[in-house]
Amino acid sequence: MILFLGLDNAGKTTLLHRLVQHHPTQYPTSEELSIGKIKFKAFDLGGHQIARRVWKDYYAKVDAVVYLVDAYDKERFAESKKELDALLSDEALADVPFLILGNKIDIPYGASEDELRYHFCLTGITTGKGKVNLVDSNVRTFEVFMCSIVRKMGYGDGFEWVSQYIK
Ligand SMILES: Nc1nc2c(ncn2[C@@H]2O[C@H](COP(=O)(O)OP(=O)(O)OP(=O)(O)O)[C@@H](O)[C@H]2O)c(=O)[nH]1
Repeated sequence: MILFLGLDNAGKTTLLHRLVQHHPTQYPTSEELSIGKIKFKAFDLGGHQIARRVWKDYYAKVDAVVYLVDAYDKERFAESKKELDALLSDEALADVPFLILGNKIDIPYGASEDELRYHFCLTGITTGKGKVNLVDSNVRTFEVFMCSIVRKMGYGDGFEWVSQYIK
C-alpha cells in the first residue's frame, strides 16, 4: 500500500484523481484507490489525531509514503515539517521509502526546491534522484521532487524514482 500523507489542502485528493485518470476502469472513493495490486490511501495530517490513529493500523502494509507539501503555503511549512519529522523518525516506518512532493509549482512565488529543502532541513541529506542502489545500506530512502499535480508535471518522475525501492 502507498500512503499519501500531508496537511489538508496539500493536494492528496487531486493526486489520487489524477492517478485514476490514467486508469479509467477504477471507481475509487476520494481517499482510496487501487491500481493492480497496489492500494493507495490518503490521510490528512495536522491536528487530526483521529486520522493518525486510523492510518497507523496500516503501518505494517505500507510500501511507500508519498508526503505532499503545498510549496506555495510557506506559512504552514513549520506545521508540515513537524508532521514529516514525526513520520521520518517513526521506528515503524524506518524501512519505508518516502517520496516528498513539493506541489503547486505552477503558482508563481511558491517555494523552489532549494527553499523547500532549506525549510524542511532536507538540504544535502536525501538519498539521491535517479537510480541509486541502497540495498546494502541502512539509510532511509527519501527524496524531494517538485510538481504541479494540476499541470501533470513532476510527480511522474517522483513515482518512477520511488518505484525502484518498492519490493
Ligand atoms: N495551483 C495548484 N493547485 C492545486 C494543485 N494540486 C492541488 N491543488 C488545489 O489545492 C486544493 C487542495 O487540494 P486537495 O487535493 O483537496 O488537497 P488534500 O491534500 O486532499 O486536502 P483535503 O481535501 O483537505 O483532504 C484544491 O483546491 C486543489 O485544486 C496544483 O498542482 N496546483
